[in-house]
Amino acid sequence: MADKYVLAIDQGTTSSRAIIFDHSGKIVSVGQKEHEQIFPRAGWVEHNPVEVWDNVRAVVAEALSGASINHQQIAAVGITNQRETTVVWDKKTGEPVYNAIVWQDTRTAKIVDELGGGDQDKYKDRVGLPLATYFCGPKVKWILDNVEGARERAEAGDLVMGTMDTWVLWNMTGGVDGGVHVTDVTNASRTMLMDLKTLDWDADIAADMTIPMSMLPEIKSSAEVYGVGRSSGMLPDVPIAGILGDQQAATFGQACFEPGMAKNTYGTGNFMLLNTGEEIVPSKNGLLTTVCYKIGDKPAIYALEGSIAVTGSLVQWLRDNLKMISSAPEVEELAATVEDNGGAYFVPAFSGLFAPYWKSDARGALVGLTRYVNRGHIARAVLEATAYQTREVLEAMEADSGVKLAELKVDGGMTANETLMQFQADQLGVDVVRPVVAETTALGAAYAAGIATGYWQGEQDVIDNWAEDKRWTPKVDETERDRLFRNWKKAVTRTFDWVDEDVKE
Ligand SMILES: Nc1ncnc2c1ncn2[C@@H]1O[C@H](COP(=O)(O)OP(=O)(O)O)[C@@H](O)[C@H]1O
Ligand SMILES: O=P(O)(O)OC[C@H](O)CO
Repeated sequence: MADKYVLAIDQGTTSSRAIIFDHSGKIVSVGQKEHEQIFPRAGWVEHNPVEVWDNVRAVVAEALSGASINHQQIAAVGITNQRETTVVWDKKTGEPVYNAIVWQDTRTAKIVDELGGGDQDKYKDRVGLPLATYFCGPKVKWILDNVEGARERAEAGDLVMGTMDTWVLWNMTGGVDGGVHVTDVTNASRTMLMDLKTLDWDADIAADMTIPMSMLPEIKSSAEVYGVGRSSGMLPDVPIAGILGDQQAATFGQACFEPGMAKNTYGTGNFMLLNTGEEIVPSKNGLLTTVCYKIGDKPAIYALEGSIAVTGSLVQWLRDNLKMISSAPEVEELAATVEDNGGAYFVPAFSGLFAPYWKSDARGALVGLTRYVNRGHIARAVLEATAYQTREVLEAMEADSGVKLAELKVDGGMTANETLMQFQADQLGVDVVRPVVAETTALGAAYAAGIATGYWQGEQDVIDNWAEDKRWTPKVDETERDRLFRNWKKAVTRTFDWVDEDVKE
């Protein structure tokens, strides 16, 4: 199918991308556009869903025109997305009732505490998740409780909810004129509303969160034809046939098809997933159990996941809030002006701490400061924070699974930072390996869509197309590696119990 391509839409936290791949899995064309990060108050993070949908259309047009490809040459479309970010909209008007509440947002801390009644693991045996602000259910409840008239409209059947895959798919397939209201099992597994065994909504949990079942999208596999592009759109009648939460998509794109294979994505946040096959492995060390992917009628494949809220977004904060750099890549030049962190440790608990701590009342801390510390040391501490948090997750992953990783496959925007990648290998004591196509998130969604429509035959195509770009090998001894990590662990304790009970946002 030389003249045919697959288009992937990657609706991420920082930006939306459209990437066109050829049959060998190589990138033919890219469109990318950042959207506004909205911070109404401390701990609150929102996106404008209409801006995001407008940007998705703009980047699809950019990718098509960039390669002089027309829609007839697109065999299939795959969608991958920032997970847990939640939209509620009116299905008759297509208008959101509120901004999208982003996965980093912590406004639902009180709702989460009330739901758990002191038991953070109340739903964990069914949904694989601890009660935390990270997940969709409490965000939907917050909107119904706090947006004037929303609960009445929801109970009348006028409002629907969705993660960003569902919002994009609904608009692509017609919106108010017959848009498809669907999500896939990986995104549903991030809502705290889907039972991991039945792969269906759990009505009891939805009732606890006072969410009408009529709001919830239909749950489908990660690879099947959900619908076709609307006739008035840029991809008329093109099958949309792959949906995966972005971290699951990256796992698929990295060809992690066997139990024990893992990848770590360095994006706005960091997300390490370990394939556990058809086994649902509960975590005892602060990790999540989630659906990794489900290809059509095949059995669901599960994963253990370590989610870290703030990694690349700490670099954005250095750029946008402190104005210490003018672009993300500049952080590497600044870090290179010094040999080490000068004793400074930056724990970016901006959204509380996710894995392995799950402390929503933690807040960020920069510690170990003396007059010796300069901008270079802080830039290095910013990068090191990503590596230390990743080591904490890997240690939890190995304890839960009994798997000792021989190497770690990496991807995402931060992997362009060679200083960080070397420090990461130093901290883990294993090789860190980056593939040629670092856009593995979009690649995974493209493969799911391509497999569902016969453009590709199956996982073997993914394996055959995977190629190593660069490998970093540890260069420091265990003593030095562990000294730095001990200081990090001490720094983490300085972020605990920061938000007082009675002043939670
Ligand atoms: N050279 C770099 N060094 C450090 N961080 C970087 C670099 N390039 C990009 N980033 C960070 O990576 C993130 C973007 O990565 P990406 O995978 O596109 O994220 P997402 O999928 O979450 O939108 C941003 O938070 C940005 O600050
Ligand atoms: O947008 P990303 O790539 O940072 O991914 C965000 C995750 O899906 C949050 O769970």
